[in-house]
Amino acid sequence: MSHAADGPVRDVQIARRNFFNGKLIPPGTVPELVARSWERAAHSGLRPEDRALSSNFVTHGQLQRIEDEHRVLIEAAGEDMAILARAFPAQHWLVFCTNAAGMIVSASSRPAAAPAAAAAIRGGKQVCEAALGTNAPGCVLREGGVSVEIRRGEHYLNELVDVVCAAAPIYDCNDRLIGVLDVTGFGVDLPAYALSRVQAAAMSIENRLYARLPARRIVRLHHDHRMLHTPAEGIIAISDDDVIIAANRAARQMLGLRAGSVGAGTDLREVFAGGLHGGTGTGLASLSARSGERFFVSLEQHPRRTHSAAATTVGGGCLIADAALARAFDKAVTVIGAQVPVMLLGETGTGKSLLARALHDATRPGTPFVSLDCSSIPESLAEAELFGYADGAFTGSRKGGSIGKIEQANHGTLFLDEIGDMPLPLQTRLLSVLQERSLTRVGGSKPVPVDISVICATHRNLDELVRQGSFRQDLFYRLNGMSVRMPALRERTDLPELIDAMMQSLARGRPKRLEADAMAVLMAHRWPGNIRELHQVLRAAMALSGDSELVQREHFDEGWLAVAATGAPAPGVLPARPDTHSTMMADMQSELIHRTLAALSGNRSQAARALGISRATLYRKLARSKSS
Ligand SMILES: Nc1ncnc2c1ncn2[C@@H]1O[C@H](COP(=O)(O)OP(=O)(O)OP(=O)(O)O)[C@@H](O)[C@H]1O
Repeated sequence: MSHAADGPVRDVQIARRNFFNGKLIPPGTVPELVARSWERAAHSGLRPEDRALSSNFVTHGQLQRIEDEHRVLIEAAGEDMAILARAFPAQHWLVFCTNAAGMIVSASSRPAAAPAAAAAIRGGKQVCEAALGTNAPGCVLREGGVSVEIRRGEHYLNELVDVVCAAAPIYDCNDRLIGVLDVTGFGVDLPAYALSRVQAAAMSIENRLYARLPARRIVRLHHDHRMLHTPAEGIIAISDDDVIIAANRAARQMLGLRAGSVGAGTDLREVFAGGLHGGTGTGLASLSARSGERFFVSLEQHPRRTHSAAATTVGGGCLIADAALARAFDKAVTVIGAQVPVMLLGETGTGKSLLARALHDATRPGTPFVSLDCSSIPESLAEAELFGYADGAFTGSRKGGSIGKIEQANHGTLFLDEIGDMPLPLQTRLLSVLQERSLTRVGGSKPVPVDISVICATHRNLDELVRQGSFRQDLFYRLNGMSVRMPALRERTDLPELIDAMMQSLARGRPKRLEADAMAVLMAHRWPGNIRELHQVLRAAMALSGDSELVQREHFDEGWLAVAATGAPAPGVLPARPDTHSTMMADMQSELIHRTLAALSGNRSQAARALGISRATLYRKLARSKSS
């Protein structure tokens, strides 16, 4: 269907005129998908003359958060977006990738031929139908994940009638739609090859997500060996015990596996009679499926997680070589995969947030990871922040309403940090979302289905909060499908491995090693600030060691050394179950600050540096401890 020809262009103009004058669209003038999308756009209150392109700017901070939340998708898409960008000249074309809610998470820069307003088409911009009317990525999301081309006047908004776009869905390893890849051209025609190029790139992105699964082996297969390592290849991920834990669409078709086979536990021998024998070792081999078909396979062997001496990175720089913690991590991955929430318990700085992120990357790679610190949002804003609000929900609310954290996390993971601080009315609403698997925005009436993994964390004693009546018992049981107690750093068996791995990561390729004396200081310390404190101490020491390969005791911050020498207060010596955990934490912090100040003759700047907090925070905490 070429729109360069006069006929179709005229047809679209007639269809537009009729539609916007309230008349019937003459049959065959625009694809049915376009007509449906126009109807939806009109229904949502958009007018063709609206200027929606340049609205909706995000701040630098918001952009960073968006990028952080979609790190896996952005990383997986990066190379294919760059290849795609080379096929579409930058003068006229823009390449971008959205999340499942239609928000751009990564984009090339504005083409010179695009209007100035198009500068807003970048990270954070909403391109869903409700925001921008008919457009290719918006239609992909509303039409159930089909690939879509939209040309010029088929767009709903007048400001897009000089634009063409082609978009394809991106599915994760669990067969969930997690985003859309798009090319958009300004003042050009859509080449016939555009959609197939975008589809191939989207498939290639999907295939890259498999490399991130915690699988032991990845098998790539095809009837034609030349198709291996192309977007058309089949990919299956296999666990240690020869169970298929994920298979892409191509592999499912070739092997006749049912959709969404993740976790379904298909045994490899149900597919390949002799398992992978004949395909062992890394490299190319040929295997017969039970059906009798022969496939070329290429096998990737991933290192086995040893749970022993060597530190293992379980994702996002989260290092675990403590056997008990590594076992708990593996269990939590299984539990989350079965849609059961996991609770992370532990002192501040033990790595709860980092572990939550690693669990997300291991279970729903490529989907949004949305975190909410329940202790830091004012109660009055918390409801809208979590559940979103409907159009006109309250005076001054944004037109079209706003999407809350839970909806942002749809198809991905919601991480509720400091869950013990969640206000009671919110607990009731959260419980209903978890039970119903749907939510209703504040001031809204229509329930929205949600599919999320939930991970919570707290340093507080939730049993105690339940007894006091400030935490709902039913919610406690709902959220506490499995709890992982994060050991304090002084209890971890992998301190030397953590130090080693952290040094390597901080050294960024420079040769660096710790002098034995310096290591002895680190091993003897009680680490009240846990891994966060260790990270700060090593970072400062590495900086102070300059070009020297050896990091010595004298490179540690003086203030910190003085505190370490006095024997920093260890929470273990305080009552294990104090009346309120937050009072204990406050007391502990206050004691640590006073000791640090005493060791540094009252020098507040040095004390703040030694404690790894800002001077403003130090002053605030001092004022608070004085008033109590
Ligand atoms: N296993 C780990 N490997 C490497 N670095 C880690 C690990 N765990 C935590 N860290 C680092 O320690 C710091 C604190 O971690 P994190 O914020 O996850 O702790 P937390 O328990 O969530 O703290 P809080 O309760 O105060 O929110 C971060 O800088 C993080 O990168």
